[in-house]
Amino acid sequence: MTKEQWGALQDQLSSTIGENNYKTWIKPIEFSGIEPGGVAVFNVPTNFIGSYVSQNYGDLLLAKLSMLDADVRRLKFQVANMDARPAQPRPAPAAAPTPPTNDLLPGAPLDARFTFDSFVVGKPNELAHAAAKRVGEGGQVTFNPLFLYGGVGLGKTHLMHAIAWELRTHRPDLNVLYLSAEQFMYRFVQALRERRMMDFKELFRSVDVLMVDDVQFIAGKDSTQEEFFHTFNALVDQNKQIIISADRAPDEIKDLENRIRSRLQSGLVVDLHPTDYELRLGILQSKVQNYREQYPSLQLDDGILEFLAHRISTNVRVLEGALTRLFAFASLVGQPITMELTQDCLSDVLRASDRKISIEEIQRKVAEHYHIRLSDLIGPKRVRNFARPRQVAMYLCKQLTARSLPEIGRRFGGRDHTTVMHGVKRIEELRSQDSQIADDIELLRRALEA
Ligand SMILES: Nc1ncnc2c1ncn2[C@@H]1O[C@H](COP(=O)(O)OP(=O)(O)OP(=O)(O)O)[C@@H](O)[C@H]1O
Repeated sequence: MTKEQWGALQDQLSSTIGENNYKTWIKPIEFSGIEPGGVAVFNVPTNFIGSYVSQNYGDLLLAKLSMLDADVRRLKFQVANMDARPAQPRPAPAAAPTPPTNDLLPGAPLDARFTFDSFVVGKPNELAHAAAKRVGEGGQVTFNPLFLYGGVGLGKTHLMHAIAWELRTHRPDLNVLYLSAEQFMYRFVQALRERRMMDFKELFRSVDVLMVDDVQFIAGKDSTQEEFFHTFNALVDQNKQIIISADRAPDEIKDLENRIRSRLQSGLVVDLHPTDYELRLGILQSKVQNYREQYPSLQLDDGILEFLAHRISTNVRVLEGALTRLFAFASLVGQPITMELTQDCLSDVLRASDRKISIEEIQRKVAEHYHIRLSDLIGPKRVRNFARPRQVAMYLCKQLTARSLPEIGRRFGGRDHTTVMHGVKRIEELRSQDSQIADDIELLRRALEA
């Protein structure tokens, strides 16, 4: 890739990510050259900018670069005195041709960060991880295909890339092809359009390991499914490993031909479960370790990671994004990461991932916990056995929902808002005096937020 091409790419990036982001993050970096192994090297003025660009725009850059130069597989950001440093020439063979845009590109680039080393294993993903590890060894094909599925951002792509990296290291003799189902379709359509179906078939039938990400994409696309089916069969017949990912199990993908569905089910089907608190905390801790190397002086208060693991339970991508933003912000403003800074900086993320807990849910859980009937919890009786749990429930409604005091009062048998206020105050006092009440509340809060 030439400097001119990088210039043109910068213009494109500016319109994709917006003028401001472009000026802050992309403009200061400089394309240096391409190292052996397809590593595109960029000079960056500071480590911070390098890691921010890598985290936030790495995928985009890699995708754009690999369209210009199919050899590019990874990015490297190095701190350099940018005024003094001459651009590194591309090593021999110097004139590696830039493929014309209509060339059938082989696979999609792999993300250098998605390795087994950086994948945190916990209960929800241990099976998927073990299966991926086994395939990554490149031994005898025992289950074919390996079908990985799970919700958004739970690590399917990460595991697939990790398998590919592992195979590249241990079995460089194998021809490994990774791409998304969408890319499979585009390549198929392109081959049809250019009357190059023979090339297409040859390309896909000559691989040793085929990985297709997000296969649900081909549902309802008849001719792509047909071609995928033939590719699949040809490879399985030759005992070549296939790895597939999807956002749901094969029998839940609508508009998928039955013969494909049963093919997909014929190997090992494993799912990545939604993350639990421990896994989220583990992922945050491992990310922080990387940040610590870059920003040794940045102070992180106790309890922040626990808070984030507790509050952001949507998916790992959101969790990672939150942490990146927090570190970026703290180092830009040169302040320690305190709880206050965290809540300020991530207020939108925290609000969006708040699970909406309803008043009914709280009432039901509290009634269950104190072994009383829901009607007694809400009803008019003022005996202590009902009144205390009622106050606890009101307190939790105030803490865990955005409902106003009058609204809470209405939902507790039409009580006045001053009654609710009194109840909430009473529990606040009791929490510090009565450890039983404090424990009850903690237990209920956990159960409701789980
Ligand atoms: N167990 C884990 N350990 C470390 N990082 C993880 C883990 N699970 C997910 N991630 C990270 O979360 C992000 C999202 O993961 P990934 O892209 O693999 O999700 P996905 O399941 O393919 O999602 P999608 O359905 O959107 O394609 C990535 O940055 C990945 O590195």
